[in-house]
Amino acid sequence: MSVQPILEVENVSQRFGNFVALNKVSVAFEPGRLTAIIGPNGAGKSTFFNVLSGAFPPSSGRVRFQGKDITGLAQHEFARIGIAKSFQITNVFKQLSAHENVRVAAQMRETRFQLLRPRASLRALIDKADALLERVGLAHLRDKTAADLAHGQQRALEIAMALASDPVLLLMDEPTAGMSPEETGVMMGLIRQLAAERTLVLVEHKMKLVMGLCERLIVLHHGEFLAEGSPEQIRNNVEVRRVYLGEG
Ligand SMILES: Nc1ncnc2c1ncn2[C@@H]1O[C@H](COP(=O)(O)OP(=O)(O)OP(=O)(O)O)[C@@H](O)[C@H]1O
Repeated sequence: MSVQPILEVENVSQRFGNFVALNKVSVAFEPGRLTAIIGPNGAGKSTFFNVLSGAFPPSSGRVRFQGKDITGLAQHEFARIGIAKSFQITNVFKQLSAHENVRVAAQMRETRFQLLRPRASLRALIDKADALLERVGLAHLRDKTAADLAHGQQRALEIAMALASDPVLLLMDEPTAGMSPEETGVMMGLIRQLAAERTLVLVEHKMKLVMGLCERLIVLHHGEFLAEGSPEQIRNNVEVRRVYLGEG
């Protein structure tokens, strides 16, 4: 890799009792790129995502962000250093409106200075939430309760909330999970736009989906690094074809 990686995973292993879910995986992510982690069922993708996003520290190995060791960093510190994440299970406040959800997320990033100027700060928060809803295509659903949004819209809302911290790195776990073909198309369009502005790493089970979307793919299999490369290289990789045989 010619440039300094934004995120580096070094020799990461994850054990659950005697079971090895990740075995000495090392991967580096270039800034500004859209990379997908793919692999068949049970490959260790979610475990890898959890390690990247700090849900739990790995059993061994290190994770570095912009050159700094972030292994074991507390969850709430992630947004502060510039990493946001969107989970497979939607994580919105169901009883609040779309706008209130994003406002709460933006508020959590308030500085002490802004808290001293409540009126200006509230206006800024309202505007920021509106801009983020616009960004993810939900402006017309601003005042709708999150519970009443369709699944795809809830996922988009969650992304707006993740963007409220102005992350330089966005991690997404199966962003199209459970979506209809139409919702999937909308989400892929959104991911493409977001990737033009920041580094994006997503975990995805469906290889076909990421082929036309990502610049680089990393393939895991049985908890081990199997291959990495451009969509073209991965499509032609004999090992990858073998493990994906019969899959979509
Ligand atoms: N908390 C846990 N305790 C025990 N085993 C676990 C735990 N989490 C994951 N595993 C095991 O680790 C392996 C990898 O799981 P993981 O969910 O990371 O794979 P995946 O590639 O995301 O699969 P899928 O595409 O099915 O979601 C699986 O065999 C799973 O059963």
